[in-house]
Amino acid sequence: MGLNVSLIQMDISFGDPKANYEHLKELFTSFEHTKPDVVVLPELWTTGYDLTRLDEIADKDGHNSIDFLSNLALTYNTNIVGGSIAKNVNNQFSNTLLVVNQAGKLIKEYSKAHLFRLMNEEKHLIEGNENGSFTLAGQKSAGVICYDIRFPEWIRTHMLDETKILYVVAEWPKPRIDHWRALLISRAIENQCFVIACNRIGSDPNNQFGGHSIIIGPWGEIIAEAGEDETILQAKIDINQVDEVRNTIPIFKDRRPDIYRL
Ligand SMILES: O=C(O)CCC(=O)C(=O)O
Repeated sequence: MGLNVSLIQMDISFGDPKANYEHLKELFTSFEHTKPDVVVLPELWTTGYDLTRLDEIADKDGHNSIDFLSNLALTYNTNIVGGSIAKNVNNQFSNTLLVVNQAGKLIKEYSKAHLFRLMNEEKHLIEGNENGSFTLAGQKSAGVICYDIRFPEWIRTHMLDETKILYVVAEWPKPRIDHWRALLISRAIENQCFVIACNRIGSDPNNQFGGHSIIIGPWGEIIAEAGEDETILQAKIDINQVDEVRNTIPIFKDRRPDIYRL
């Protein structure tokens, strides 16, 4: 089973949702010809990390972004792992991943479980307590956000029910891009799954972001990797490889949760 995935590694205007909607709309026009099965966006792509102005710029109940992504999904007949947005529910703000299917229906929302203190998230956002599991394009999948990948036990939690694809959406800073690559490759090898990870490029007043969006196979091999420019990273992945790897080294059968400490 082949799946065409496209990652939009984009720059993001700081605190300017209108500009970011326009920019993304423009980037999507490249899909008039390529017809991906799944398109993936980065973290907080509507606002960037403008956390001190969330009361003005966070999306009320996510309505604008959900409508926007739903229209894109219908126009381009594609599934969208819609990165994350700053969502405002009764003036409480979350960093929330949106997944919209080909029919334009919102099928999953996941709010970042691990807030990143180095970028003050815990001062402005509430953390999510639900998992990021969903089925998209017929595949058991999970979606997590940026710092979440530093918590292998959280990723493993998603993998225990035969999940085959891990989507990661991020605004990962350039100075730690080596961590980004190493962590993602490790999550792919230890869970024997595809890792499809979309980062942003560019900078905001506090950080420079590192790009290097990446598609990794269940054996840990890099299938495609972007550099530091704005780009759309594309690859066709063969989902059957997950079962092949899991049959070769059956780590899910060999686990010893009876002796592990959580
Ligand atoms: O863990 C890191 O080094 C980066 C995490 C991050 O930038 C985020 O969660 O937004």
